[in-house]
Amino acid sequence: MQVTKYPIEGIVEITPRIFADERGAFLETFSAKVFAEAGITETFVQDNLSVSKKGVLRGLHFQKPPFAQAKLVSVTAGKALDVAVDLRKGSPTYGQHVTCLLDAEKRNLFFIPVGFAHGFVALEEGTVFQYKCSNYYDKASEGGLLWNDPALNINWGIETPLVSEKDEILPVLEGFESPF
Ligand SMILES: Cc1cn([C@H]2C[C@H](O)[C@@H](COP(=O)(O)OP(=O)(O)O[C@H]3O[C@@H](C)C(=O)[C@@H](O)[C@H]3O)O2)c(=O)[nH]c1=O
Repeated sequence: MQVTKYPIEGIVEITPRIFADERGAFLETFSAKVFAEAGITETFVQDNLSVSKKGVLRGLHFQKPPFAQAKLVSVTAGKALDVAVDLRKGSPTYGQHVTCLLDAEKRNLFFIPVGFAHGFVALEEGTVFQYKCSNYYDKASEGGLLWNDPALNINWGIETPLVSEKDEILPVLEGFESPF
């Protein structure tokens, strides 16, 4: 397992060791012990899965405290560009983001702590996005930021993604009061 730290504190990418043989392949997708060594100590209580057409963009989302969620995200079919925006008040990287290319062949995982807005764009047809969350879904706690807010300056690598109506009317960073 390879652990890669990112320039924003708390963000980690994990690339598991894949054991390939004549039958196919084997890998561990989660180990509380091994992941704790990489700094991921959250208890995950909900697993989610979404299937997206190529060009679908979901985000940027978070849940407000007390339902805030850390997320451990991965792709099990296809590819996705994953984005995490730092919304932690007082953070030296507030408003900045990191990206990670999630690839079903690499089976890499991306850890996003509480205090971030999260989103991704599916780069292949039928991209299966699977993730663990440290808190339960709570509709009333949902929040987000507009994916193409120029202040965020995110290069999604796509001009006209398919975005939900809910996500098209999310607020921009200017005037936004972070709940974190
Ligand atoms: C997120 C979520 C949605 N739902 C329902 C609500 C709605 O009817 C339907 C689709 O929800 P959404 O449109 O919000 O799904 P989606 O846009 O895929 O939302 C997800 O986006 C990514 C980027 C994240 O980071 C996730 O935390 C989550 O916010 O599924 C649940 O029942 N449980 C959940 O945990």
